[in-house]
Amino acid sequence: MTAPHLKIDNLHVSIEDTEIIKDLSLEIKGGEIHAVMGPNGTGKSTLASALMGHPRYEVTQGSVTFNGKDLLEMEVDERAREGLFLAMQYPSEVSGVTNADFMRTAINAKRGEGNEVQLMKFIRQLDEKMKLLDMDESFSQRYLNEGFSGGEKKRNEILQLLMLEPKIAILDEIDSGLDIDALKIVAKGVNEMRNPEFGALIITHYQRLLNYIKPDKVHVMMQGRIVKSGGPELAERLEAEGYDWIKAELGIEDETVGQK
Ligand SMILES: Nc1ncnc2c1ncn2[C@@H]1O[C@H](COP(=O)(O)OP(=O)(O)OP(=O)(O)O)[C@@H](O)[C@H]1O
Repeated sequence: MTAPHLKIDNLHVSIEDTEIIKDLSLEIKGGEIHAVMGPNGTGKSTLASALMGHPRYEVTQGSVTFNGKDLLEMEVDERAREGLFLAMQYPSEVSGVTNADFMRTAINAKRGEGNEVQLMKFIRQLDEKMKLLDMDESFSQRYLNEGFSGGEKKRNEILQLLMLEPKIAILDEIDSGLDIDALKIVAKGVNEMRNPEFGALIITHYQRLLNYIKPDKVHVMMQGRIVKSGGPELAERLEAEGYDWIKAELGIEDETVGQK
């Protein structure tokens, strides 16, 4: 297996003719965890949605390659098959589909016809990963995200991550609304994935999560681009001082995009 490589070059993304991402470049390789932080409305979730191929997000310039292939040319399901995974800020509820069914379908879609996962093996793995995440057995038979609390939804997304074993994961605010114990469990799940054949982009507002998932690099996003990159110490400074010092350094008055 070769180490994954996601390369974003000079990316521009618009929503309904408003440019949200403006000239963003970022590279994630296997074994690396990158964190993206930034004030509200600066385009972090837009970046995640554009990478997954959400139809509302139009890439107007730039390129994204995944293991050397043009990601932007791929359909959403092809991106997943190639090994890209997105955990969303607001996972949707799906009535009538159990958690276990959803996961088995997703795994089989990724593996392809004729290479489906054996049922017993699937059940064993699911059981093992649910134990790791301290999840009650009943969750596998509940309808996907229906009636799940915010924290349960996040934990469930990490379960999907562990079961699908993607090459690159984009984790958008997986820490929002989590209590301290749940935060540690979610972090444990991500850390379980750490290996040279896995890379992640973690979007977060708080340094707290990064105490548990140590990032290799921290990037600050403002006005639709990465304006500063550093190590974990950058997240610590943001937690202590906020974003004003970066705005002053760069001469930025309004950090959001949309209205520009
Ligand atoms: N579907 C959409 N239609 C119109 N505008 C949108 C849409 N999605 C995002 N935007 C706008 O794009 C800008 C960036 O939004 P985005 O959600 O990417 O920011 P964010 O950095 O993730 O913010 P937060 O930290 O609050 O989650 C905002 O001004 C937002 O209103």
